[in-house]
Amino acid sequence: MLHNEEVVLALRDLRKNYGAKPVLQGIDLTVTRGQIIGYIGPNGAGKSTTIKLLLGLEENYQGEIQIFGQTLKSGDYEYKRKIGYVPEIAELYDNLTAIEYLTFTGELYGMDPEKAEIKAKKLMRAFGLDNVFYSRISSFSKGMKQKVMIISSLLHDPELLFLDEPLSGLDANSVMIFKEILSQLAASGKTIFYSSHIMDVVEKISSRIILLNGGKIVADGSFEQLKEQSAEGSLEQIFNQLTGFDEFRDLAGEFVSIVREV
Ligand SMILES: Nc1ncnc2c1ncn2[C@@H]1O[C@H](COP(=O)(O)OP(=O)(O)OP(=O)(O)O)[C@@H](O)[C@H]1O
Repeated sequence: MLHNEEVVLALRDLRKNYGAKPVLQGIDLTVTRGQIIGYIGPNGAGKSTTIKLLLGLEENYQGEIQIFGQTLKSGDYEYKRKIGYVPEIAELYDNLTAIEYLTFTGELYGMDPEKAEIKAKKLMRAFGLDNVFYSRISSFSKGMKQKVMIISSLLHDPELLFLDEPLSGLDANSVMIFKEILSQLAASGKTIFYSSHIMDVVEKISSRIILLNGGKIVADGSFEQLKEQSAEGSLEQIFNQLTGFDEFRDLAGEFVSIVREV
């Protein structure tokens, strides 16, 4: 399909330091329309930092970021109307009702409030939240809050979606629905940047997997391509091999023996 060739995101030698500490050490990446990128790596690898730079939430970087063909400049907000984001840690306005919150975020993305409310209700209904339109978010379970976050990221029909550990708290049925939503969105030409530690889900949904380690890309390809390059079978095993991690039993044993000390 033609739309697969359209470049949505391009990073050129992206570097970011926090103080003296290099966190991103030269990321080169071109993402085309309709791809689901599984962006994975150990804790502290730089995944959230990358996403924050792309969203303009962090500045002072070296290199170049292009989104929708435009080089990102500070103070540039227009491109954000075409972006949806589910952050790793949800900071919802707990005192608002779900509908108040969703209408408010819809308005921030430039939607008419009435249209935002009607659409939010439809999406809540479709996600099993029909009875809590007017309940305060503070009364919601973790999974219900996560569903509200997912709806708020999609309400304005974004072209590019950033998901940072989006499944947290979702039950097994909701995970199945959400995985299907992602593949249908990608099939309709949306681009998805998916960061998670749940390897079996990443393995199944991603059209391309990018493994970051110590601020550098150490693997880039479809799951089948990564499997060909590796002696290992599952993405979890490939991850452990490429990040040089083979001592989980020893570490667990040490941990348990310390726990059992009196
Ligand atoms: N605001 C900050 N100030 C200083 N250091 C930071 C800041 N944000 C992130 N870091 C450091 O940058 C490194 C990368 O962090 P980042 O959150 O991008 O990792 P991650 O790959 O998303 O990890 P995780 O899987 O744990 O979410 C870490 O060493 C972290 O301590």
